[in-house]
Amino acid sequence: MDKTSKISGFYKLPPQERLNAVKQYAGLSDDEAATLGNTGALKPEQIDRMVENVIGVMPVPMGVAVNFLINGRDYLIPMAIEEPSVIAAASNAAKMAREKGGFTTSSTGPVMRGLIQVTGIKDPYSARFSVLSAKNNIMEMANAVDPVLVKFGGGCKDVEAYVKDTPHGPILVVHLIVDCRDAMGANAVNTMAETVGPYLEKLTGGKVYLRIISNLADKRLMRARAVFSKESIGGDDVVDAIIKAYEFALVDPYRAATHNKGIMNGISAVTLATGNDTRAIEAGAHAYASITGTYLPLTIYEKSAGGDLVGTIEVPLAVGLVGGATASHPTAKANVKILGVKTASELGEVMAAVGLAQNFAALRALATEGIQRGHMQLHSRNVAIHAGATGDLIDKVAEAMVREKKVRADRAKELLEQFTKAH
Ligand SMILES: CC(C)(COP(=O)([O-])OP(=O)([O-])OC[C@H]1O[C@@H](n2cnc3c(N)ncnc32)[C@H](O)[C@@H]1OP(=O)([O-])[O-])[C@@H](O)C(=O)NCCC(=O)NCCSC(=O)C[C@@](C)(O)CC(=O)[O-]
Ligand SMILES: NC(=O)C1=CN([C@@H]2O[C@H](COP(=O)(O)OP(=O)(O)OC[C@H]3O[C@@H](n4cnc5c(N)ncnc54)[C@H](OP(=O)(O)O)[C@@H]3O)[C@@H](O)[C@H]2O)C=CC1
Repeated sequence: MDKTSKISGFYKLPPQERLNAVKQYAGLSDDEAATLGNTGALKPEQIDRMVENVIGVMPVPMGVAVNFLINGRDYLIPMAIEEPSVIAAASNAAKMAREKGGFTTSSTGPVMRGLIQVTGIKDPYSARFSVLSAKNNIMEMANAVDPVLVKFGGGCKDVEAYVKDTPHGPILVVHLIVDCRDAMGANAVNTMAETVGPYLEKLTGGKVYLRIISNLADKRLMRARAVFSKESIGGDDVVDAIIKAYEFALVDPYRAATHNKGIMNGISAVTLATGNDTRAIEAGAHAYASITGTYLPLTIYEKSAGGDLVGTIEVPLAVGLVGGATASHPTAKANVKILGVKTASELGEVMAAVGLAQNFAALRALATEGIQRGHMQLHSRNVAIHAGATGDLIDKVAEAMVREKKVRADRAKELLEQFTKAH
């Protein structure tokens, strides 16, 4: 019989039976199936409630970046990431930043926008005024559905409205401005947006379609700043080289995308480690990077009066400490405890500092010796494992490749053969 992916009622099976079905379908060996089915710190019934059609887990390495001094306080930074050299680089940058007092941070507050799309309005500009006049009613209706958020000092705080042209005529986009306190806020904001939809139809005579949070969280900005003394980073030339590296990203979106990817190496790793929504964070960061109409770097580098390097970052980070997986994932909870953050804004500010550190380390390497020594040195162990090395041979093959400056799969295989024969 031909195999088919059309499996009605798959979701009704227990995880082990789903895994067995997939094992058969894909011809997985017992070992391969076991890597999926071994759920580690999570109980099968826990993950089965987190997402749908669960068959197992995809474990990602968890490391801790050290040396972070932020607003005069020490932090250990849990990072979940599959890429080598990221955690080393963050620790390296944080060590250099410490000399001048580490990172200082601030933020705008945990405020998100909920969007309501109203279509088919004859007089959209007049409808906009009707909506703005009814602002208090709209806020009251929105807040009535989340008394818990209001109790914590959050809730809908303002209403904005914009007329936009579309290929099918003008639409009115109503924004609910919601203080989400310690929640990321998507569920809270979406519930509010759906609640006020019918009232907006009545007010405007239009038809409401989408009611959804915006991930362009431009009212939830996190800022971090650090001074890197010229002595600690390698002298005047290195300061100048890093500023030139930044200016490259400033004028060329092809470079800016990679510059920002480096920032997100750190930010996404903390996002994942704390059970936050990595897609929301990535979408927000890249949308904010192009908010002027040009895709720009999220960091800025300048030279201080004394000739030191000053780095700053401003990035929207919609992260929470309650809600989503932050509350239900035991590893995420342990990681938040390691961080010791008490509010969602503090978490966001720490993440901005990590993003700046990550970017600084990468630029320093790129603008001086190149990225490959540090990165490939750490990546070499993966290459050795991929070539089949086990036990002591992993480090032996990796070290030989680094010495020869040939961190490649073919060389790893050759070296492995040589070392195995010599045994
Ligand atoms: C890799 C390093 C840190 C080596 O740097 P190094 O100069 O050889 O390090 P060091 O021996 O002088 O050590 C300095 C500190 O770095 C840390 N450190 C040093 N080694 C380790 C290690 N093995 N494991 C954990 N931590 C390590 C550690 O904190 C240490 O302090 P100590 O413990 O000695 O007091 C440096 O070369 C570096 O920062 N490179 C940048 C690497 C990087 O950015 N990787 C990201 C992946 S590449 C990418 O995806 C982004 C990119 C590059 O495309 C972005 C862009 O283009 O902008
Ligand atoms: N576009 C996007 O980004 C989208 C993301 N998502 C997902 O939404 C989830 C996040 O939604 P979110 O609203 O944060 O999650 P939750 O709805 O799970 O949590 C928020 C709720 O927690 C309660 N709460 C308790 N204590 C606090 C506190 N100190 N501060 C704030 N709220 C508190 C509030 O009220 P109460 O107890 O009454 O609930 C609040 O509404 C994530 O899983 C995300 O992936 C979903 C849709 C779209």
